[in-house]
Amino acid sequence: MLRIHQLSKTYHQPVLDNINLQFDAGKVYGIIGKNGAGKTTLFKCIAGIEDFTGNIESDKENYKTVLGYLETETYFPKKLTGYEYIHLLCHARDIKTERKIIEAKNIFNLPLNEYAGNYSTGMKKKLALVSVLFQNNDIFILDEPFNGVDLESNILIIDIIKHLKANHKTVIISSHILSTLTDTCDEIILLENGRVSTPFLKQDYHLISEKFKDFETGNILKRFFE
Ligand SMILES: Nc1ncnc2c1ncn2[C@@H]1O[C@H](COP(=O)(O)OP(=O)(O)OP(=O)(O)O)[C@@H](O)[C@H]1O
Repeated sequence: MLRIHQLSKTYHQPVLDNINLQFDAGKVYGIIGKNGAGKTTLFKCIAGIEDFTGNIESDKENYKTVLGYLETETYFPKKLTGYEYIHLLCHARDIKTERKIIEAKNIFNLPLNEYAGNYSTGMKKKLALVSVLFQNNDIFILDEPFNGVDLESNILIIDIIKHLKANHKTVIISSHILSTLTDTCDEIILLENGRVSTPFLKQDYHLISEKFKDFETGNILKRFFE
């Protein structure tokens, strides 16, 4: 469980304003919002990469040691193979890994002997995801896990998320593809103007798409093309 209490974050201007949220074990949460709404900023605050005001409580002694954070784009050190990257992340958590186990669990069929820095966008995302899975975390923050990933892998990632839920993990995902969230999430939270909405529960998901039904593109197109 994670309880976020009055979390605020300002860069040059306020991005997150008094956010209160609770994330429970065995549940999947979706975070939606426009580009620049503050989803990644919220994730970075939770992961301890950015400072903030407010506090985050957990029933774990130090939740960051059981938190796996899949960033929108992961940086891979030069000349580190996929295999070495997984090994490094496991080592950071004191988890012993053998090459043959990593190979057996290479569910995305990644070329683990090649440098991760040379992987394609989707391959990098899959390597980063599989690495946080190897860490056997309890809390997963997945920032746009479906972006840049091929269709088969998308199906697999949806089932991975369902598996994590069934195993009492806490999963928090951002996505701009609403269907991936309605498929997997117990609650969807809209981040807008620095504030969070009351979580939408499954029976209210239709209200999210209804919010956009009057979105008119005509005048926007005219502005550019006429
Ligand atoms: N390191 C930073 N320094 C200054 N401003 C930042 C920094 N990181 C993010 N911001 C600003 O904070 C706001 C929120 O950015 P954030 O990346 O959290 O949005 P997002 O909701 O994840 O967007 P997207 O959907 O495009 O990924 C934006 O206005 C962004 O420019």
